[in-house]
Parts: sequence; C-alpha cells; structure tokens
Amino acid sequence: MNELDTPADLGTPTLSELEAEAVHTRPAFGEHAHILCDNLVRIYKTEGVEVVALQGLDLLIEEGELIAIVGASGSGKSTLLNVLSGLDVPTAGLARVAGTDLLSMTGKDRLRYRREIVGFIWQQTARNLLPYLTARENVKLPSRLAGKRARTAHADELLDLLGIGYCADRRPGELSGGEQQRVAIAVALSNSPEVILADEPTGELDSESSEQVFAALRQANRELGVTAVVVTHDALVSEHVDRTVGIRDGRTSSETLRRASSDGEIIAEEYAVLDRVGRLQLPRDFTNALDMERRVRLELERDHIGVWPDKPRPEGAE
Ligand SMILES: Nc1ncnc2c1ncn2[C@@H]1O[C@H](COP(=O)(O)OP(=O)(O)OP(=O)(O)O)[C@@H](O)[C@H]1O
Repeated sequence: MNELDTPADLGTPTLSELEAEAVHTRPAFGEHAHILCDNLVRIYKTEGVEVVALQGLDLLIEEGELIAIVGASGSGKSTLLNVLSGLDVPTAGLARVAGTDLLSMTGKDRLRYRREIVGFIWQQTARNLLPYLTARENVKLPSRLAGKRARTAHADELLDLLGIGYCADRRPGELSGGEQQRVAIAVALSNSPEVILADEPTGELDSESSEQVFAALRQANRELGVTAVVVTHDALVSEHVDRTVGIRDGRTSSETLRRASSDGEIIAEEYAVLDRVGRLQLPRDFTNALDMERRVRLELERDHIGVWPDKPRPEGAE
C-alpha cells in the first residue's frame, strides 16, 4: 500500500479516494452553459485542398445572454453560426446548444432542433420572409410547419413586442429593409426557441434601421429571455450587446464586456481570451508594435504578468 494511503476502515479517505472525488466534483468545461463549443474544428475539403475554418474554437454562452461575434472576413464566423444552427456538422470537437449535442443528432433530431430549439435570421432580407404572405402570416408559418396550431394573437404579440404591430397586414414588398428584418426576428421567435442566431442581420441596412433591428433583438432577449447570438461587421455593435466575442483564424481571441460603472456610465472593456490550457492570443497590432515574433519573455509580477520582446535588456534596466 502507498504510505500516503490510509486504510478506509479508519474513516479517513485514502489519497486515491480524494483524487477520485476531486475528478468527480470538478465541473466539466461549460457544464452549465446554454451554448458550448469545446475545441471545435471544421475542415472544408474542396478539390483536394483543405481549409481549416475553425481551429479548436472554445466558446461558452450563458442562458439569456445577448452576444455579438465579430471578426475579419474569413475568420470563421459564418462557419460557427452554420454549426450552431444545425446546418453544418463540425469535423471534430463538441458543440451543444440547450442540451442538444449537435454532433450526434439524427436527421429527425436535426429537423426538430431547427424547427423548435433555434430561430435563424439571415442577412438577405428577402431570404427570411415569403413575399406573398403578410407579416402576420409569415410569423405564423413556422408553427404550421412544425404541425402546431398557429395563433394569430401570438403572432400579433410578437410583432407588437418588436415595435412593428402596424406592419401585420403588409407583405414584405410593402416594408422597409429594417421592418422586414424585425418581422424576420418575429418569425425566428415564432416557435418560442431557446436560442436565436442572426448572421449579419443589419448588413444591408442604414445606421438608423440597424439601430432599430438591434433594439428589437435586445427587446426579444430581455422580454422573452431568449439567448441571442449575432454575427456582425457593425463596428458599433458592442454598444448594443452585453458581450462581443472576437474571432481570429478560427479561434476566439478577444472579448469586449459592456457594463455600467458605479456612476451609471456604460464602460466597454476589452479582454484577451485565455484558453483552458493557458494559451493567449496577443493582438497583432501589439506584437507588431514591439516587434514580437516567435517567442516572448514572461515575468510574473505581484498582480500581473509582463510580456517582453525576446531581445537583450538594456544595461541598467530594472
Ligand atoms: N463551403 C466551403 N468550402 C470551402 N471553404 C469554405 C467554405 N465555407 C467557408 N470556407 C472557408 O472557411 C474560412 C472561414 O469562412 P467563413 O465564411 O466562416 O468566414 P466569415 O468570418 O464568416 O467571413 P465573412 O465575414 O466574409 O462572411 C474561409 O477561409 C472560407 O474561404
């Protein structure tokens, strides 16, 4: 017997029992998250060429959060949203939304997931709505498709909540782009999903209409408690959401958190993301400014970690 082990019959737990308990009680990564991406990888293969669109992406989103995902063109935003919406299947990793494992779904599960668990808003206003149905009929359609009773009162409540009750009897052609996108949000909410996902919902809109669309997303998030994830290029997005997640090269790289200070002022603070094994992606403009390449020197201080270029220190430097 290992000398650190104590016989169990003395009532004191053995070392191995303590180890087993520690493993058992430590929560799994993102155990309670509403949306979990754990080491997500998506590789596209076209004509023998491989493109790694997601390279081990980790992301946790709590129930009821409203977050934006930003990043340069080609960073993997749409790939991530396609995975979360159940349209695409990742190559490896773990993706779970509202308790549904997106990698092991059967075809039938996938249909149910797309009809009942998530709602989707596309960038192209025309793709979200059927042109020959009124706004109200468009909002009732997802319930019909899911084989449920489509309630007019529920459709009207959703349109009122998003400030477009006056559009109920109009067809998409009689609505502005911003109104169409707000009707599209009502359509996405029609089956009371747990999560709504929006891909560039303001991409085709002017700034005033964009404001109204973001206000409608926030209203849905607050009043209905639905978790909302918005992919956007809109530079002003962090003013509208609680958290902005930056993606770079298929990984989450930064987060901007928006919170109210003690005197009520809204402050947006940017953070770098530290992954589970302690990896940190330094912003490229920081590393370029200090000519940092390949390796850096680290120093642990009392309340921070210093990161220094790999160059000899000047004589007499502290
Ligand atoms: N179906 C596909 N087949 C092959 N490569 C793809 C496919 N879809 C995306 N990619 C590649 O994967 C990478 C990530 O693309 P993705 O569309 O997710 O980026 P994005 O951040 O949404 O870009 P954008 O802002 O321009 O829409 C890119 O290099 C892209 O060329």
